[in-house]
Amino acid sequence: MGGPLSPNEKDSTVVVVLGASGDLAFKKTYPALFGLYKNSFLPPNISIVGYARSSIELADFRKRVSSRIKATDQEKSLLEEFLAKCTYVSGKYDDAESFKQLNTAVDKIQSTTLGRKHRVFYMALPPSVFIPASQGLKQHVYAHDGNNRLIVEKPFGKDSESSRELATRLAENWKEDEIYRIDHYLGKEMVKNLMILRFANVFFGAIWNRQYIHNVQITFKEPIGTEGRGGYFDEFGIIRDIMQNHLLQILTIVAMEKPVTLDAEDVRNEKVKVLRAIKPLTASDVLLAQYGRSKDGKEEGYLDDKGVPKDSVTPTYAAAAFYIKNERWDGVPFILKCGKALDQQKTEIRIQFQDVPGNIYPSVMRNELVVRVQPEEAVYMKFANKQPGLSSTAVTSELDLSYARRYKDVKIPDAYESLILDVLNGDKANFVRDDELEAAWKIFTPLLHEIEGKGGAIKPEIYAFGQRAPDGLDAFVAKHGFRRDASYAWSPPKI
Ligand SMILES: NC(=O)C1=CN([C@@H]2O[C@H](COP(=O)(O)OP(=O)(O)OC[C@H]3O[C@@H](n4cnc5c(N)ncnc54)[C@H](OP(=O)(O)O)[C@@H]3O)[C@@H](O)[C@H]2O)C=CC1
Ligand SMILES: O=C1O[C@H](COP(=O)(O)O)[C@@H](O)[C@H](O)[C@H]1O
Repeated sequence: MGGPLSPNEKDSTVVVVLGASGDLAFKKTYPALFGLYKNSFLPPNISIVGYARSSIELADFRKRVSSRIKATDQEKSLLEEFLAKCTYVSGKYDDAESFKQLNTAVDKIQSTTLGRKHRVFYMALPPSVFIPASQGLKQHVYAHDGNNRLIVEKPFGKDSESSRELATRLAENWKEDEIYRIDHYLGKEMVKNLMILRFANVFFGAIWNRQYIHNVQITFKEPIGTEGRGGYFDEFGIIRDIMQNHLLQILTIVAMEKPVTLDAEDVRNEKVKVLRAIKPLTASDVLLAQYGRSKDGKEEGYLDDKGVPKDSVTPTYAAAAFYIKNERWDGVPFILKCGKALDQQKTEIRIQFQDVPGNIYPSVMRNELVVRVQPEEAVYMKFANKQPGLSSTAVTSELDLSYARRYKDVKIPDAYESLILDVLNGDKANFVRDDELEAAWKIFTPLLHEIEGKGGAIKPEIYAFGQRAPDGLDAFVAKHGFRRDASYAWSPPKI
């Protein structure tokens, strides 16, 4: 059921965090819940129950939770209040008795509730246990006098077949409107800003098509390697880890038609249409690479990670060109690029416009609109301007909406805060629907099978840890028509 969970002061809500001993729970889930708590965004009568196999004393568990939360001196008492609402139950993910014990603990918390008893289950778990855990929850912990919401973390399968299998098994127990598939990039401020930029500005609306836009680049860069997550990563690779979900989701919002309303189903209907219009990728559409040691030898290469087989050909970098076969975008390349162990952290969307017809100022480059997702959130537009002074040369300059300067006192919420709030409010617009997933996997599955094909697979190019990009990238983007202006670089304001 949609809508806020606790419209009634007498209702209670329990959030159960499964995998509460894990990396995501400590790094993101609990800090996000505290962020909502301290700003009074959690519903009244809220409790949070951590659940995992590890046996952890409650005091130790609370210590671990608080160690990852940044609280100012003024927030210390709120943090204590929050921790008092956090409890922990130890149990297995495939065992009825364990889930019955979890249910007993949750029932006890909600035993004095006068209104309805809602439950939110956050599966911060490895995918291998998604299915048994979702079954156990439905059979033994489901609320019968209140709403239930199940939050599922990526990866949602490894290809079309495994994703369909996961969807079918989840659907045996959970209704689609109870399932919230998280892609945390949909909770990022600048990704949430995209629809407003596009649909609430008349000038962007008018030029948002193949007549004016030459190409779109969506880039994700990380300066860190797999850092002990090599075992997980090697099974998935960068295409499944970042491109098939985070970057493709951004692409759909950049490319979709205006939804009839902001209702979740209207928004997601438009996103699915874009995905269905993209032709499946082939090996000639992609550049694959894997990081080796840094040039100074200080940083280890991917194959040095303990969890990674010494002969792994799993890509840690990928660039791919997508073409959307519809009236608005026919012929416009959408180039998605993502990689680990690069020179910096950066996620951005770069829309490069067409050349000026009959241009009389050959020195200027194409206009670009850049949405800097992170860090240093900004929207800036590269455009031609007269060089101030006696010269009449046209030079590239920018109109710059840097958030650090324009919105000085605003704290940008973490993506998980924003998405957990959406779950509590029953707003599914920023969550992945089952048919979106199906259409997304259709685009990638043939390529992924080819990459991982028997007898050799596709060998990635090697780049040094800390490099700007693999050597082949500039030629790859140039082949798809992107023109780089090496003479110009935007830099965030120094505040
Ligand atoms: N970490 C991150 O930054 C991100 C993670 N995710 C996704 O979130 C989910 C959780 O991630 P993360 O917290 O890193 O995962 P972890 O590997 O830390 O696992 C979470 C918990 O699950 C239990 N667990 C681990 N391995 C197994 C296993 N083989 N069988 C049963 N239980 C196991 C452990 O708890 P115990 O043994 O105590 O039961 C562990 O503490 C995953 O689906 C991941 O893809 C998504 C985005 C980012
Ligand atoms: O989903 C994932 O995202 C993180 C990057 O997230 P960000 O919010 O820090 O940009 C990435 O490191 C991880 O490999 C991936 O699984």
